[in-house]
Amino acid sequence: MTAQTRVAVIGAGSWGTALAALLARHGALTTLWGRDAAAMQAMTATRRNARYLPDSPLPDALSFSSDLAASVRDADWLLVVTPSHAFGELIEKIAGLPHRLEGVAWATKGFEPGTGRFLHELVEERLPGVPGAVVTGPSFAREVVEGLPTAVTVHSDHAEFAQRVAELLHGPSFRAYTGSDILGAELGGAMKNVLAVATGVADGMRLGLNARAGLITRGLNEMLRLGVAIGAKAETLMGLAGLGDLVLTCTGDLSRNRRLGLALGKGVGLKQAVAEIGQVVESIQTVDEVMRLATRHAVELPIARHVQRVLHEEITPAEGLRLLLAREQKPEYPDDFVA
Ligand SMILES: NC(=O)C1=CN([C@@H]2O[C@H](COP(=O)(O)OP(=O)(O)OC[C@H]3O[C@@H](n4cnc5c(N)ncnc54)[C@H](OP(=O)(O)O)[C@@H]3O)[C@@H](O)[C@H]2O)C=CC1
Ligand SMILES: O=C(CO)COP(=O)(O)O
Repeated sequence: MTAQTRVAVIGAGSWGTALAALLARHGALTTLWGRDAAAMQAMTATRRNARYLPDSPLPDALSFSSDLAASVRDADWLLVVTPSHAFGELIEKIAGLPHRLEGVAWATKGFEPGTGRFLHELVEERLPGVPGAVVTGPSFAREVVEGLPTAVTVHSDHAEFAQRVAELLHGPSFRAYTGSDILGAELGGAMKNVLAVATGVADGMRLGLNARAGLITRGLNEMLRLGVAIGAKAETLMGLAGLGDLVLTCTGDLSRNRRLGLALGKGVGLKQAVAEIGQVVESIQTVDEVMRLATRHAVELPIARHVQRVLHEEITPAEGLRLLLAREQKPEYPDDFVA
């Protein structure tokens, strides 16, 4: 009999908890690590995450810990699921701990705030020689923890590690595909959050279904143009990591980024909207890094740019919309676009 795989899920918010429950149900010896010792003790006692997923009982096989060193020391591989702003700091801490890691996967969506570096670059730099993989795709935590059917994709430069991660995630109601385009997979997951704000704003302003479909499609166009410019594969962005997650987040009211847009479109202030959501809203940080990347590669992203101006409170959502609609007529794709 082969030994059970030991996985530590780092980050005990909604997505980390849902993925840890899934891995435990699939037979991995799983520990969910969170920074709040009292919350982790309460989870051990009640087998619920009262703050982030209060309605979902967690499997008996799942362990909880606030001891990062022990969680890392005992794991075969890690799945990091913190918000992007905490990702670099955690990888740094993990790199300083004794470990025997076969790899580090992450399900965080975004970039390093302030530098715009991709998360795989941080892992490569701080954990050299340790294979990395990103887990991404259209997947609301609440639906996953309820066992509703979901499909994601795992991208890595190390095919064996991607396969290992995907096999453990894969199960009766959770399909995990694999791929080798880590750049495209990370870009798609980060950009869809920004584009979901735009669609949310339009829906909050009751602009109709045509506007929603137009924004999703032109948003995909922005993803593809930036993706191709940075060397990502177009098919990654046409798959679960791009189009799939874009459609989910732009249309599903469980999305916090869409809900931010909805609130702004209804005239609620940014601060109040974020406070009412009460969970991470990645677009707020990600939008500046997307625009930084776009500027570096001389790619124009009108929707993302207007979301940035709205999130910086330079213009109102109504002005953003007026400016987008006032743009000149042009071809759907630039003449020199090659996907
Ligand atoms: N929720 C979802 O459906 C999905 C989320 N994702 C991505 O997963 C990532 C995490 O999101 P999600 O779980 O939803 O976020 P939540 O807002 O639900 O939870 C955030 C978690 O991160 C913890 N945290 C914050 N800062 C730190 C830190 N410095 N060190 C350690 N832990 C920290 C919080 O701890 P505390 O409670 O103590 O503040 C909390 O447990 C994001 O990048 C998101 O885009 C991807 C797919 C689906
Ligand atoms: O990434 C997600 C679904 O795939 C979750 O989206 P939000 O962060 O907008 O809630």
